[in-house]
Parts: sequence; structure tokens; C-alpha cells
Amino acid sequence: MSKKRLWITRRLSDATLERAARDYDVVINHEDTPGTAAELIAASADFDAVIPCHSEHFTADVVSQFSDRLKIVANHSVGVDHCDIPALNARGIAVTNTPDVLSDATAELAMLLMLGAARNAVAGDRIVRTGNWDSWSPAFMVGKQVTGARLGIIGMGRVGQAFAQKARGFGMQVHYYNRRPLSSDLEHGAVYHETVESLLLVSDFLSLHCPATPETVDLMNGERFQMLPKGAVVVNTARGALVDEDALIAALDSGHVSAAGLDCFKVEPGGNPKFSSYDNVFMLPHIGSATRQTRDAMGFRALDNLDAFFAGQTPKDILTK
Ligand SMILES: NC(=O)C1=CN([C@@H]2O[C@H](COP(=O)(O)OP(=O)(O)OC[C@H]3O[C@@H](n4cnc5c(N)ncnc54)[C@H](O)[C@@H]3O)[C@@H](O)[C@H]2O)C=CC1
Ligand SMILES: O=C(O)C(=O)CO
Repeated sequence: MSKKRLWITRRLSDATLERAARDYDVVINHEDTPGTAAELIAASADFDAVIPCHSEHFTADVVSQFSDRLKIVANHSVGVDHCDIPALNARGIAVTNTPDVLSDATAELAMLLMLGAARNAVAGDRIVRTGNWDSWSPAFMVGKQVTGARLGIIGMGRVGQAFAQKARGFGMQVHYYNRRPLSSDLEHGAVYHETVESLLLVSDFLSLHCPATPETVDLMNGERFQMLPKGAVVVNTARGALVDEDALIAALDSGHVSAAGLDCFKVEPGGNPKFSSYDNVFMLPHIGSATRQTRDAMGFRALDNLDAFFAGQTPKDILTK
């Protein structure tokens, strides 16, 4: 039987590309540029399957221009806000993602951002690096301690739970808001809040872990930043859509939010230049899942989904909404 034709939109890990080349008639975008709408539309005529990343946008408009060949979009990401799944499904195109395998890497990055934001990592690094470390005093670069502090998590799914586990190791008291409470065996003592507002009131540190959906756009707005205890630290490794960035800047200016750690921005790539002058904002360029082993695991998970689909089975990570 001839191999299925597969387009891989970005330069995935070597192990992933080797396995893909073994099992599929694969075309890889070695240029590693984000797939444009025109490329996605052309691919729908030329390929049976695509492995895209969150950098390729399968909007309803793009999908409405698709040809009939493409049968599956096997995402190399857990977040699928770049895909209009109902539009793809309506054209008979299956959609999968890569859950679980990136939860620890992303939670580790949230921990890095939380600690770095709380302990002046940006200013501290710069002052040493630029040769401007010319004094020391007990009042120098005094930050905020996580041990014993209350951590609020919005979105207690896979990444949220992985982060809670790491935060417990740091002696934090975990509180959370989620669409529904976890069973007590998964809570490990975390305190469920029925409303976002109730969670915010106790969150010395706040970390966002829910998906970007129409409901969660600007979930953290000006009013909600004010509900946090004064001096709270805010971390976002979920999606930029969740934060009203001007409202965060206003909260930083007033000192109500003392620091922020951000891996995700409304505009990516690029981020928000307004944050650049803030030493108390520790920023990274959307690298939550970027570890070697996680990249391999994500690629293999996407290929496992493709293999199952073309073997006539239901892929493990099939999505319908
Ligand atoms: N920065 C990065 O590189 C990465 C970012 N992510 C982001 O993290 C998100 C979460 O990933 P997972 O934990 O695997 O997903 P998940 O589906 O396991 O968890 C999401 C949780 O959010 C909850 N939720 C959904 N809507 C909500 C709402 N309106 N209010 C409160 N809670 C809500 C869900 O009930 C669920 O518990 C992804 O959708 C993605 O956007 C994930 C991996 C890497
Ligand atoms: O998987 C995701 O959703 C990411 O943001 C990148 O790994």
C-alpha cells in the first residue's frame, strides 16, 4: 500500500522527523516558517495529513477554502485555540493534540517564571552581566518568598495539576478555580474555589493554566487584578489571550501586582513591547514545552495519533470541540 502523504509544517525533533520519514511520504518545512493561510489551503489538496504547531491558524475562513484530500490535522501542541475544530470536523477532517507529555515541562517553566519574577531575576541578571554590581546591602533586591505563600491556579487540568505538585514541594498552599472541582484523590489538599473572584482574594501568587476560549479572553482584567492581595505575582504560561495586558501594566504601575512571569502574549511572536521597560516582568518567548525529551514525546504522540487514524482506529487524542 502506498504511504500516506504528510506535511509537517515546522522543523520538529530529529527523532520525530526520522520516524515520520520512515512511515509516511513526508514533506517537511525545513525553512521552519509558520504555515500561511495559502499554504494550508494548498496542503489540503496535496496531503492526507498535516502535523502543524500552534503557529498555523486553521480558521473557519481558511478551512472553508479547503479541498477534499486532507483527512487529519494531528497537532504538535496541546492547546488548540489555533484550530476551528467544528469547522474542520464539518469538512470530515479529524483533529488531535498532544496532551500529558508536555505537562511537566510547562509546569517547570511556570515555576521558573514564578521564582524569577518573585526574586528579581531580570534586574539581578542585568546588574551582574553589565558590570554594574557595585554595592550590596540587606535592602538590596529584596523579593517575595514562595514558601508558605498561597498559590492560586486557574485551570486545574494536566498542566495546572503538574504545577500544583511542584508548588507543594516548595511548601506553597494550593488553591484553585476550575470548571469543576477535582476528586479529592487528585486535589492533594488543594482548596477549590467556586468562583474566580474567591480564588483571587487569596492568591499571593496566581498562575494561569486554562485554555484560550471565547470565555477566557481577558479573564484577568483590571477589576480582577485589583482583587488580588497587594503585591501579588502573576504567572501566565497558558495563552496571551487570557490577560488584558494594558490592565496588567496598570496593576504593575500601581504596585498592586508586584511582578509578573510571562511565557505567552497577545501578539506572538514578538510579545508586547510595553513590558520591556519593566524589570519586574520576567518574560520568555513561548517555550513552556521546549525541552528535548518533551519535543520528542510531542512528535511521537502526534505520529501515534496519525498511525491510529490511518489504521482505522480512533486516535487516543481525538478532539471534537
Ligand atoms: N506555554 C506553553 O508552551 C504551553 C501552554 N499550554 C497551554 O496550557 C493550556 C492547558 O493545558 P492542559 O493543562 O494540558 O489542558 P487541560 O485541558 O488538561 O486543562 C485545562 C483546564 O482548564 C479548565 N478550564 C477550561 N475553561 C475554563 C474556564 N473558563 N475557567 C476555568 N477553568 C477552565 C478545564 O476544566 C481544565 O481543567 C493549553 O490549552 C495551552 O493553552 C500548554 C502547554 C505548553
Ligand atoms: O502545546 C501547546 O499548547 C503550546 O503552547 C506549545 O507546546
